[in-house]
Amino acid sequence: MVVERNVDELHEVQLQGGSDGGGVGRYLLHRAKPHLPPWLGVAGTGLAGFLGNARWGESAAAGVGLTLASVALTGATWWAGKSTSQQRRLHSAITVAAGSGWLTAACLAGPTAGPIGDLYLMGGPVVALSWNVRMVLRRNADPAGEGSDKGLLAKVGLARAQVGAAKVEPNRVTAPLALDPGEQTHDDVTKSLNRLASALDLPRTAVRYRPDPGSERRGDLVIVPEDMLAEVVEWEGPSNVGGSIADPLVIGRYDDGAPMYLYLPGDPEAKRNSTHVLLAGGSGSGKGDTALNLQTEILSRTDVILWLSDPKAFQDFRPLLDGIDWAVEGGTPTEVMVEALQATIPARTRWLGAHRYRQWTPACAQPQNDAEHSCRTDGRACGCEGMPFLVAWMEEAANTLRALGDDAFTGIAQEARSAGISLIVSLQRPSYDQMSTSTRASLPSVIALGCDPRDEGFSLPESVIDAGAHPGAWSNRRPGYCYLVTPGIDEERYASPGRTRAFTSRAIPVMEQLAAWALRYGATADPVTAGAAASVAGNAYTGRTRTADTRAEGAVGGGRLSVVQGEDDMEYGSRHVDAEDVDIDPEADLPEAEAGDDAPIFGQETGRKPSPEEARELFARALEEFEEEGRMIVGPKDFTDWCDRNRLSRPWVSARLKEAAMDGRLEATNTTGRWRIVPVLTAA
Ligand SMILES: Nc1ncnc2c1ncn2[C@@H]1O[C@H](COP(=O)(O)OP(=O)(O)OP(=O)(O)O)[C@@H](O)[C@H]1O
Repeated sequence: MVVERNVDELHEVQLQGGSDGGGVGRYLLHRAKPHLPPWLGVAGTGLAGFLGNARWGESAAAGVGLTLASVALTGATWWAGKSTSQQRRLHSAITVAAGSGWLTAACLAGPTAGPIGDLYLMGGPVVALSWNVRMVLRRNADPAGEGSDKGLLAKVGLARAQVGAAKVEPNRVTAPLALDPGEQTHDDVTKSLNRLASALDLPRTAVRYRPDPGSERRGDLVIVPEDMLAEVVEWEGPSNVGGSIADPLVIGRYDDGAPMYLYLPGDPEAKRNSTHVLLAGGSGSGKGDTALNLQTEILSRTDVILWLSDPKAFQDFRPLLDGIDWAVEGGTPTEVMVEALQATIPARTRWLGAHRYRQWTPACAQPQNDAEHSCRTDGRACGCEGMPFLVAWMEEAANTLRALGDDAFTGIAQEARSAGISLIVSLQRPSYDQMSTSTRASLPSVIALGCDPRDEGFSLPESVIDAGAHPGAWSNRRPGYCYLVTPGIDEERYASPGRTRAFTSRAIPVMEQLAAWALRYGATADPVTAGAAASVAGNAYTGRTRTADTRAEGAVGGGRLSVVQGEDDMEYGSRHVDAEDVDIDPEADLPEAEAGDDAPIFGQETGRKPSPEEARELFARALEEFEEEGRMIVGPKDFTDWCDRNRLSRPWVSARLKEAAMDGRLEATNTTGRWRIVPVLTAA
């Protein structure tokens, strides 16, 4: 077996070899021993000069032979040095040329003839010493083991950077890097990370850089050679059933096996801000499963309610619907939810203020039996019902956000944080044409899944990309791989990839069980939140506050879109989440489809044009019908069929809508031509 030794080991072996014994002389000999060979070479050459001269001094043929041998030896040395450094090759060749040249001259003319003796006395020691110097430098030039890394760094354009002692853990090497002062910066390192990965024959995401925030020329190079995430890990259940939403939510694992934590409500003591989350990933990047990881975590906590808007008709989330407080599809129902959300923000903030909470904490969700958090003026505990945290989830939110407008969204996002609300927004294509810069900036946390390389800059902050994060390298080839940037997590983790857990068909019954569990043991909306939501959404929300009985009933009715409401046994889900989007399909026969078996809606065909008074009455009734339906946002398009039936024109309806807004029956929304019905039927 060939044992490779590094320079230090060789030196030590040379030092030890056959020199055991005591005394100063011996010690000196011991230290000098590694440096003797060049001197022995010089002495040997001198001796060979004497002997050679005695034998070939008179021979012309020997002169030719010796000269040729000397040239051949020098050439051979040059050739043999091909694989060593340029410097070493030259040094060897010069040494051999000088030695063999002198030997030839000494053999032919005599070692003491003319200048030959002097050349020997001067040149010999110089050559021997030059090799000694070389040896000393080779041992001492790079005390921190930089030598071996120098070539690599030079290759990737970081020559003169120095690598300190590396920390080696299983599957992770962390090496402190000191850049060339005044010449190199963090930028030079981040730009060379892909070349470094190439030099090391590793994927681009395996090499990262952690700049030292306190210095422009120091940082850590982190190399994770083996992709520990390649193995698919299936979801087996939530991490902490019955815990609080303030406890960490586990959405997957990092490449060193550590859990990926995400916190939604903040905790000032832990130096964590309350946060909103962008879930960004291209098609097939595993966004659906990632959402399930997070939603199952949320639903397994007892002090939070979840509102979900999903234009994809709950394709991914159906098994969880029973546990979700309010779930709506896209179009009008989503518009209603967003309006309701806007109404809950000031109401919840007021409640928190009145109970002397500076921000939402788990204690807010409990009955308010602490005099310190009383809304009474007499200093006694108020006993108010607690207020659970609220997560408002907007799936495939690009359209919703566009309709809402930047200012509105930014406002909601800003205020929601202090109202105990987290927004989670998922985007199919994380890019600027889907979401504006200011909206993007309102979402401080991001779960960045694989995406188009051009969209990386949208998903992740520049500093994280510079540190080596590249979701674009995964695209849709590594589903579930993600970077997580969020407050409360060590920033060093931001550029470390993780992977969420996969949801297979085996997960469905567990999700259904979880939904049933959440229905029974999870939080329900508090009166403040429910009241504010109902004040906007009317029937679309009212009554969803569940009683113990209906919770249990809902629990056995798994698979339904929503809970059974009280005694009239009315299924809300099938009504207010209808997949109707009047914006898209004005031809849809809304009223009749919605009415089911029940009697006429919006008046019947009269066969004649109604009188102006009749028309106004019909219009008022139509608004009532909409309100009963829970279709709380309307525009002229919603009246298309109604106009046909009643022989009234769309412009006439537009005028009535404006009138109704002046009367306070409607309120303008952020979208032109869309009006929100102010509930009167349920307000009592
Ligand atoms: N964490 C994961 N580990 C392993 N496989 C996963 C993981 N997440 C998702 N997958 C698989 O990747 C594929 C795509 O996932 P998914 O449908 O969730 O992507 P998506 O981003 O929601 O796509 P789309 O937006 O097109 O619906 C699925 O077959 C899914 O099972």
